[in-house]
Amino acid sequence: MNTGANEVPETVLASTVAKPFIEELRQGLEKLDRKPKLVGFLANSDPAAVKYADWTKKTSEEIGFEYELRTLDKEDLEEGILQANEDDLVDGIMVYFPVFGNRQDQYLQQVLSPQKDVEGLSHIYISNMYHNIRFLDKEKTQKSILPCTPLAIVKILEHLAVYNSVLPYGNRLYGKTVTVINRSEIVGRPLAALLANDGATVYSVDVTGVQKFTRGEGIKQIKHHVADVDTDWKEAAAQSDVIITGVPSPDYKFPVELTKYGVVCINFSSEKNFGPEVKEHAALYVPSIGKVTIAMLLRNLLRLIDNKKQRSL
Ligand SMILES: NC(=O)C1=CN([C@@H]2O[C@H](COP(=O)(O)OP(=O)(O)OC[C@H]3O[C@@H](n4cnc5c(N)ncnc54)[C@H](O)[C@@H]3O)[C@@H](O)[C@H]2O)C=CC1
Ligand SMILES: Nc1nc(=O)c2c([nH]1)NC[C@@H]1CN(c3ccc(C(=O)N[C@@H](CCC(=O)O)C(=O)O)cc3)C=[N+]21
Repeated sequence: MNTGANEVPETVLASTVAKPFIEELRQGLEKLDRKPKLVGFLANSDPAAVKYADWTKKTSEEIGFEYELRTLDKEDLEEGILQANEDDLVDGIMVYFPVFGNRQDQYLQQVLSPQKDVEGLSHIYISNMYHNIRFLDKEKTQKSILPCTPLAIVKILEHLAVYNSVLPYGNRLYGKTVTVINRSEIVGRPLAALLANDGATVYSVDVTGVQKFTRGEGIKQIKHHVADVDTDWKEAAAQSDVIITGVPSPDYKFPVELTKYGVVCINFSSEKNFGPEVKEHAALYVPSIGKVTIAMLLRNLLRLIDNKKQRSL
């Protein structure tokens, strides 16, 4: 814990945030009669993907899940996914991206059965998230799955009390302004939508420009909408209470001197997007989030198993 003013900012580690979720996962496993099995498909040599795959395996096995990494050629990936979709011994599947690095990757993501999609990137889940729909069925017995990296960031913001628990559930980011530097389909865009659905004003920045995600003035709408805005990303950053970065480049450093003192900084890139000067401005700094992402991945896996049980009742 931070005791003196000299120690600002508090660096918050993903392992600290992940801890209660890992405990919850262990308890969830005790209620099952077998070890759930997660299969990861690796069809590239991207070092970040290889490292992440090794590390998903280690963490899954430590907690008590079974994990199998299937390494194969790009050309065999679709067939491999289809086979795992049909295999009753496989509970969850994930594919490490990028594979082709273009729209074919989005196609491959949709080949994966939604019933086994631990990352929550299937069209049905993303669509439910964009429309703020929480359940898969009318009876509300099967929960929709949220994309695991955006969900991990939400859990981190809850841990940091950026989510104001005095406000009603669903509006807990009302009054907060967030800048997200990344608008990929797997993290940045769904993240902006999720935070805006919870009441925040979100500036989503990528190489092409800035978009603003909100629920309108006074958060009157039930789901977010998106507008292209002229706001310069630097202006957005200056107004923000939270800066979230995901730039996959070792040379990129977010210019933290643009921000307000007391800002909250979170980096989800595998590269360090904040330099040491983050300490001059931030109140709270989260240098990486991977451990929380994996906890959410496995949480989604238990949820998929539960949804399957609900369907068979
Ligand atoms: N910690 C975790 O759980 C996860 C981490 N990652 C990591 O996050 C990073 C990003 O991954 P993806 O979103 O898949 O990458 P991507 O390459 O699909 O997207 C990068 C995004 O950053 C934007 N961008 C790049 N340079 C920029 C700049 N100078 N200014 C503003 N925007 C810029 C791009 O326009 C794009 O929107 C990678 O390092 C990846 O390894 C990805 C998934 C999960
Ligand atoms: N379908 C798919 N989903 C992904 O989530 C995905 C992917 N493909 N392809 C590869 C990238 C890479 N990635 C990272 C995860 C955690 C850290 C991270 O935060 N690592 C920590 C901890 C590392 C450790 O403790 O060993 C760190 O770098 O400090 C980085 C990168 C997810 N990816």
